[in-house]
Amino acid sequence: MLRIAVPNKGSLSGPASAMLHEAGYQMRKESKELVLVDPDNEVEFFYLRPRDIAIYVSSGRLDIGITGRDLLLDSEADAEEILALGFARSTFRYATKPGTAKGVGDFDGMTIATSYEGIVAQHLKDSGVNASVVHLDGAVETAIELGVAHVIADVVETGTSLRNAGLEVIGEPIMKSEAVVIRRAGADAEEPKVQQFLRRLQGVLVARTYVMMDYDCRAEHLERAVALTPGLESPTISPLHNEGWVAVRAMVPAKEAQRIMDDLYELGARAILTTAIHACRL
Ligand SMILES: Nc1ncnc2c1ncn2[C@@H]1O[C@H](COP(=O)(O)OP(=O)(O)OP(=O)(O)O)[C@@H](O)[C@H]1O
Ligand SMILES: O=P(O)(O)OC[C@H]1O[C@H](OP(=O)(O)OP(=O)(O)O)[C@H](O)[C@@H]1O
Ligand SMILES: [Mg+2]
Repeated sequence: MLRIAVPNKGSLSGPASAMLHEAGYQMRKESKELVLVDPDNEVEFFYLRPRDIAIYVSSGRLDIGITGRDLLLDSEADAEEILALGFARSTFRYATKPGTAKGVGDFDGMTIATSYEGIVAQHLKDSGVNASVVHLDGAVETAIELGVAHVIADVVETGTSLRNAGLEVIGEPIMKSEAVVIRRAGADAEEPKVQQFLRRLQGVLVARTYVMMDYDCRAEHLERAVALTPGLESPTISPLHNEGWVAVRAMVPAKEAQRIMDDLYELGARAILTTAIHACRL
């Protein structure tokens, strides 16, 4: 059985379970369940704190896990990212009250509050800055107002939390994060069960980002139409009963579907349809 760590709480938990469910795996019914065996798919899910997942995976007791790229880096665990999952996207940034500092170079002698001490300590070291780091579990934005720190380093998604605390970002993002699948560093990359799990998740990612497009067009416009819808490999072309017309079928990025439909229509294509892809293996 493949042993998989899944986040049990926080921003990663809901979307991770939703993606696994879409990939055909059983998910727990109760938020108190700690372990779930899915015998049909030969996997065992362990619901763990997101911050602990890299540690379990690096120990080799669990084969793979879903966590945040920032949490993986912060843990300094001997684990590596093998697939980015596109949710829980955020940046990790410094912020202060306006007028405190212009750049990271001004942090010398200051105190920085964060829940991600590993990332911050490494970044300060790389930047040649001598500042002290204080660990807080959450609500880090309040640390400056309450006099615990001069600067914070925290996850930023929309920037609302920073704005509400009257803080402004300093410097470039320290890193960009999203949910990722991890495994122990140097583990067997070809392990068939792991490969099958990754293919299932990749299938969900593709199904979420692509739609299937079908349309009819005159044969003389085919080359220009195919340039608009090249598909992943190459589009399927079938003859129509009406001579001089062909039917075309290709996957297109969902975000571009409406623009492509407009361009195809301009070209004289008709009966242009898009349909959702529910699952796929590329
Ligand atoms: N507002 C957010 N938007 C997107 N991703 C976020 C957000 N807050 C945290 N994350 C991501 O979630 C992961 C942290 O998960 P964790 O469960 O430890 O914290 P959390 O989601 O803030 O939950 P909580 O603070 O309620 O425990 C990190 O990868 C982080 O980048
Ligand atoms: O840029 P935003 O869209 O405001 O999102 C970022 C905020 O979201 C998370 O906080 P969370 O709500 O998880 O609380 P926490 O600080 O206690 O972790 C994160 O720690 C930031 O505070
Ligand atoms: Mg949080």
